[in-house]
Amino acid sequence: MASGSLLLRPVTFVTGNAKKLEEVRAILGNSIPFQSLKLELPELQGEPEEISKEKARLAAKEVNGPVLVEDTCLCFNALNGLPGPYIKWFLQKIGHEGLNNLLKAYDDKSAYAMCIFSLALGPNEEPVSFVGKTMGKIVLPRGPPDFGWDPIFEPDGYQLTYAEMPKDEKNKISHRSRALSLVRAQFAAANYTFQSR
Ligand SMILES: O=c1[nH]c(=O)c2ncn([C@@H]3O[C@H](COP(=O)(O)OP(=O)(O)OP(=O)(O)O)[C@@H](O)[C@H]3O)c2[nH]1
Ligand SMILES: [Mg+2]
Repeated sequence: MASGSLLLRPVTFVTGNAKKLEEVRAILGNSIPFQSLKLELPELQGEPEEISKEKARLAAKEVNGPVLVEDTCLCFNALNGLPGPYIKWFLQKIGHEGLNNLLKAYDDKSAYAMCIFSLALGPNEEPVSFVGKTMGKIVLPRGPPDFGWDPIFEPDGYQLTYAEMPKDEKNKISHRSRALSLVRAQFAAANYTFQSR
């Protein structure tokens, strides 16, 4: 077997969000060796994939090594994908009720949760992105309010919101786990090896 690319260090997953990190840990288990760094990266504007890639470039500069980041969107079909990457501010300013009200004028309550991971192997390397989507609809809040908009997102095929689902159930079908399957496949295909320090 040909040996894969040598990375000087394990990948650092950079996020300021403890809940994301918890899910990434639960989903990845030991499948990819990674360390984490809590850093508040800027909230960028633009198209979701570009935001995620730019986040990875900034993180790789900070870490000066290989990084993985993700950016999460909640997209309402009636609003052509908004709030999308701006969901963090919408949630913070208008909450679950306000998000439901945004859709009052429309019959179409369908939405999708999207996670875009970007992997940059170093500060001068072009990031590669991995997109995971889960389709569903926006409902009045149900379930514990521990994580963002989980209480108002009901994935298609379920009568439970993300918040009402047991964690491992959410992690089987979530936008995050779908994107991470692709990240895992990339790691398997690239056969990275890590130089221990
Ligand atoms: O109910 C939820 N279920 C999820 O599965 C989920 N994933 C992210 N979020 C929230 O959506 C916004 C994304 O913004 P975001 O991607 O910029 O994240 P962030 O700024 O919190 O962390 P990071 O950018 O440092 O990684 C933030 O408000 C996150 O709390 C979620 N809420
Ligand atoms: Mg952020």
